[in-house]
Amino acid sequence: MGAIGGEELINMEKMQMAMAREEKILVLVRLRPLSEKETAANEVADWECINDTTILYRNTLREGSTFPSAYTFDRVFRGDCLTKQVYVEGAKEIALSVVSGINSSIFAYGQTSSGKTYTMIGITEYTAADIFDYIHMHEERAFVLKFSAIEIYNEAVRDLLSTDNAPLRLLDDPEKGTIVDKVTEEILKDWNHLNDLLSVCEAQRRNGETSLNEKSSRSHQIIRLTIESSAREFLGKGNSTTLSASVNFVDLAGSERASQALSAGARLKEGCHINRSLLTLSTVIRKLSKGRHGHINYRDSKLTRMLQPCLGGNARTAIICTLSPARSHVEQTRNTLLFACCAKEVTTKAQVNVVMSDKALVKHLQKELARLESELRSPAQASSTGDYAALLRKKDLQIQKMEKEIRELTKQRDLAQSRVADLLDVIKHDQNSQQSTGTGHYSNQQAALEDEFSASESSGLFDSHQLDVADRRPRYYETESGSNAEEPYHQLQGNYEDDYLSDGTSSPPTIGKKFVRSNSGQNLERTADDPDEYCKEVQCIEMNESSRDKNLESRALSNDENEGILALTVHGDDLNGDATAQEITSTPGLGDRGVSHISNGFTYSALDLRLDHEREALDSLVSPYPDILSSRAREAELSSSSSMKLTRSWSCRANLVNGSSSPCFEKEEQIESTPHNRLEKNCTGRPHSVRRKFPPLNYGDNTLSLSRNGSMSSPGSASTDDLTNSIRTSAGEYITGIDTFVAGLKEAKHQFENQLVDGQEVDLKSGKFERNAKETPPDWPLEFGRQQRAIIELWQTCNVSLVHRTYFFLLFKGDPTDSIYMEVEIRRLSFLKETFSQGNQGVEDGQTLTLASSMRALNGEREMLSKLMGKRFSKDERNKLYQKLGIALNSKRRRLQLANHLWSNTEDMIHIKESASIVAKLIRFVEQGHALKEMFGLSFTPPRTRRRSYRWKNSMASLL
Ligand SMILES: Nc1ncnc2c1ncn2[C@@H]1O[C@H](COP(=O)(O)OP(=O)(O)OP(=O)(O)O)[C@@H](O)[C@H]1O
Repeated sequence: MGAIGGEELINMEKMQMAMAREEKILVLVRLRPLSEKETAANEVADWECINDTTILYRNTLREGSTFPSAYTFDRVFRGDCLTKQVYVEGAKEIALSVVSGINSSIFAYGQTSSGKTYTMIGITEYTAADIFDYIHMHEERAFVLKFSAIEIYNEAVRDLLSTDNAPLRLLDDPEKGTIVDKVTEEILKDWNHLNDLLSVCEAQRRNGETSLNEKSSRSHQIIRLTIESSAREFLGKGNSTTLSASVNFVDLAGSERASQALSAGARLKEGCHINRSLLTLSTVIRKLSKGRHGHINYRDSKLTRMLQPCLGGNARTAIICTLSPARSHVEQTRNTLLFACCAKEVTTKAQVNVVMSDKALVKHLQKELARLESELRSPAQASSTGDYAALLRKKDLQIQKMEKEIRELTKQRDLAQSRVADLLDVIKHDQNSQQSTGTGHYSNQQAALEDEFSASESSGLFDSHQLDVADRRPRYYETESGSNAEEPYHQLQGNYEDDYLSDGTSSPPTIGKKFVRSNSGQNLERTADDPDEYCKEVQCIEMNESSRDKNLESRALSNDENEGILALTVHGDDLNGDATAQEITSTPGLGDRGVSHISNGFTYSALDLRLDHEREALDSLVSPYPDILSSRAREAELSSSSSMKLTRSWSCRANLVNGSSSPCFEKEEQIESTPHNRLEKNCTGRPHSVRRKFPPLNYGDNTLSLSRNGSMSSPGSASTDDLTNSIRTSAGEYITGIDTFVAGLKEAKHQFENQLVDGQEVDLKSGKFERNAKETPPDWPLEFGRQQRAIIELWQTCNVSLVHRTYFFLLFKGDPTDSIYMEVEIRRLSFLKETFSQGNQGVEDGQTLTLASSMRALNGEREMLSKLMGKRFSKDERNKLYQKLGIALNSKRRRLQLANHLWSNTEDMIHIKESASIVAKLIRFVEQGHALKEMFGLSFTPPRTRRRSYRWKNSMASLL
């Protein structure tokens, strides 16, 4: 007997713990070749191993598809495989676990003559050989080898090695002792000894060849090898620890049905026992395959009683299912495979079996006691373990949160990329238009924009915001008035809202809110007028540590919160633009945050850096645009830099509250004259809040500008405040109030009349008038239709504001009193068209106006209208419109598509009416027909006086 102790004991324990884990039974399938007998009988082999794990039934036509044709197992072996291969590639690893103190079992299951015995004899011999090799190689250890061979026949257990063939008595509890006690008391030195024993067993079988073989096919045989091993150095010292494990080789009786094999009398009884054993084995396996719930009936048969430790217990187990390939055995083969499938699911839990001597056990227990006492003495250690667990959980949560944010940011970045692509398309389009009108400013700028975008896109962790300030801003500030520094921003903004505010089903993620930074500077009056609308627009981003949590929660700040932050952010009265740029450039970068987190551990830090990367990548994508889009918003950002650190916050109100006294805004007043803005340019001397929405009516140096000093408010305009205010949204930059519209209209008419007074006439056919205005044309309805169509065409050609078109279209519907307004509209539009067609720039108050700039302004207006769709139309209404126009309901830019559709077809009056109606609803212009005109002072009886007639007629000439 050997013994182990000390370090070896510890190793054993470790090994025991490591091995005490569940594993599935290894299921191998061995297909034998057709026997000579079968070949002679012209049997067909229907089964084929198509690879190392799958066996296939090839004759599926015969049985239809009621059974699976392919079965997969841990390993399948073809008919020409040698048993050595089955052993080496299948059973060996499990069989030899026994030398490590782990019980193991190798079963052979299959119908009669399928090759169970043929396989198991080989497996047993190879295992025994390897065990003896192992024993010879480990002379430092002492081994005891026990060998037994039994047979279970008709529920009787018989010792196959006994000469008298006397049945053995089974112990009640097979776990507690050996079933047979043919024990070799001495350490086996060589392979020959065991071989002799195996030979005896085999000889017994061969001696009674006929009877034994016939019987063997009806009995279960179990050969068991038990190995005990101890370290020699501890032998006889009383503190030995011994490994003891057994390997069982189980050759089961044929699994065919009793009805097929046996019929009556002794044979029936025999069959019943066989089937009882096998049935119990199958039941045990099936129950085990579904988990160890409930009672497992091991004791229902001697076979299962003996094999209990091997089935779902402390043993590693392999089952070799042997199959005949013959077509005539297909049913038995399938049954075997079904058994194999169940066996695949059975798990066992093997562990190293250590038998300790009393001394070793005492030593072990003392050690364990010491360990427990030590733990009790230092409770702090235990509690700190708890703290660490809590800390870990907390960090895990933080990591999850940050990963979520990264995902969100990534999504937004992708969205921004898509928007950028769209934006560049628009710019290209404008560039083309610009080139066609002979101006080259924009193309240069656009090229610069694209270059810078590419650079920032590839900048990775680079803080592109700093670059924005230092490098880009001056360039755009120097932009000539021919470029629209704001329009791309609006485009971006509009799209974003279309995506995130659509239908109220999703809200814009926090980072996206920076896109909602609105054209603040230009809307000072409007945001002040409509705080509700403003509240919807104002969103802030807190990029510094203190407020990042707000971002993480995608929380929109309340109005009050905004104000607090904005006061901090935008206050910059004592800063001029340059100083601001300097401040921003020296603002602590994102890297500072990364460093602060490194101390929190690698994972956290890595995540934080990754997040920064995502943010910066996103910033680099969008940063060029705010620069060119909203100089005023940029100013606000710049002026806040001294106090904001990494806080970025944009707001309409920010500019409203602080901007008026800031030099930044003074500077901005100088750069406001973008083409788009020129469309909305104030008439000089008028209140700032009242802006004209007419395309400029400046006809060059030699013509009379219809943009005039002085008030143009009509008597009715005061009563239109509500209506006017109703469209003063943050998007209202592009939306003309009705009072502004009416004022401009009256002014145009007034100038027109004055020119008529001067005796000028215009030839309408050549863009000039030549008609006596004192009379409404006799064919006025026809004439009205003609003029209306002409005006609609001209609106389209000159990129006239859709809001203007809508007002005009809805106010002037053919009343005889409309004639003068129709004529004025035709006149000014004709002139504008002519100007554009000659590639000339219109001039208004020293600002240029081109076809391209008016197009950009119109695009901007469409964007703004698209924004209003979510506010003015219900989801159902919108969906109906989308469907009507063939716009996909899931299209991300469906609102913009709808806005682009408005007023697009000048020849379809139904389309025009619908467009006018939609725009009217968007801008809350309720058509009230004549009453509305009366209210605005537009409806009046045409003056029939000579004076008016004279004025009308003569003023035409002044426009020639
Ligand atoms: N893989 C094989 N290659 C060649 N011959 C085989 C193979 N498997 C089995 N045989 C032959 O098939 C016959 C039946 O095999 P074996 O006795 O092992 O079947 P068995 O399943 O043990 O039958 P039983 O249940 O009646 O004991 C034997 O003659 C054997 O030599």
